[in-house]
Amino acid sequence: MTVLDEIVAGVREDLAAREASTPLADVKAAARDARPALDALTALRAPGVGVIAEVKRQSPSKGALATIPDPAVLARQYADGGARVISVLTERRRFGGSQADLAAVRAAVDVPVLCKDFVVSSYQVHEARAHGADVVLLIVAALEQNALLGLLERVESLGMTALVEVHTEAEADRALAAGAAVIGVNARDLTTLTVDRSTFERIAPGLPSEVVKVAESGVRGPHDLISYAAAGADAVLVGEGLVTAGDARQAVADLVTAGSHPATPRTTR
Ligand SMILES: O=P(O)(O)OC[C@@H](O)[C@@H](O)c1c[nH]c2ccccc12
Repeated sequence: MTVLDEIVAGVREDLAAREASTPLADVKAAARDARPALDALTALRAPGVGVIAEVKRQSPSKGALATIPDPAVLARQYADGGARVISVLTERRRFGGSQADLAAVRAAVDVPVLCKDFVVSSYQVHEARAHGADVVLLIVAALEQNALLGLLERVESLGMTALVEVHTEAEADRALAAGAAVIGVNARDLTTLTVDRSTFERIAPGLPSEVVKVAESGVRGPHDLISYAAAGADAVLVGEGLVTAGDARQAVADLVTAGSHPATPRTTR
C-alpha cells in the first residue's frame, strides 16, 4: 500500500460514517441552499502569478506544522495579504482538517475557497458545496478515469471549479482527456511523499496555453514562486511556508509582490 492508498482508505472510512449519519439527500439540499459558488477560474486568470494560500495544520510528511486555533483568523490574514484563492485542507486523519474549517473560512473571506481533500465520491462534492467551497481538488492518482470524469462533471454542475492534480505526464494526459480547465502539478509524489520541484518544469510545457497551471508544494518564498513562474505557472499553492511564517499576511504579500513584478514571466503573457 502506498501512502496515498492509506490516506484514501481512511478517508473512505470517515466518509462511510458521515454517509450513515447524514443522508445524501440532506447534503444535496444543504448544497442547494448555499450561497452560489464564486468564479475562481476568472480569479486565477487575472494578470500576475496568483497565490493560493493554504490552511494546513499538519501533514503526513512533516507531522504538526501549526496549531491554527481559528482558521478564519488565518484566512483573513491570507486575504489581506492578497491571496487569490484560499485552500482549506479538510482531511481529518493526516492533515487535521474538517468541513467546519472550510465553512469558517468561507464565512470569513470574500475570495474563492478551495476544498482540499481526497475526493472519491460525489457525496464529498455536495458536502464541499454545502460548506461553501468554490473549488474542489480532484487528485488523478486517486481516481479511475471514469470516476474522475464523473466527479469533474459533478463539480462543474454545482457551479464550482475543479483543480485537477497531477504528478506525471500520464496523469496530465488523463486530466486533459477529462476536460480539466485548471491543472495543478504537485511537486510532491503522494505515493512516497518526496518533493521534486522539477516536476512542474517537466509537465507544464506540455499543457495547452488555455489551461490554468498551478504549481503545488515546495514554495518557501518569492524565489520559488519566480522559478515556478519562469516554468509557466499561473498560480502557486503554498501551505507549510505560510503556516510556519511568523506573519502570514506579510508572507502572502511578499509572494503576491513577486508574482506581480514586471520581470515575472506571467505578467507579460
Ligand atoms: O505545504 P506545501 O509544501 O506548500 O504544499 C502545499 C500543497 O501543495 C500540499 O498541501 C498538497 C498538494 N496536493 C495535495 C493533496 C492532498 C493534500 C495536500 C496536498
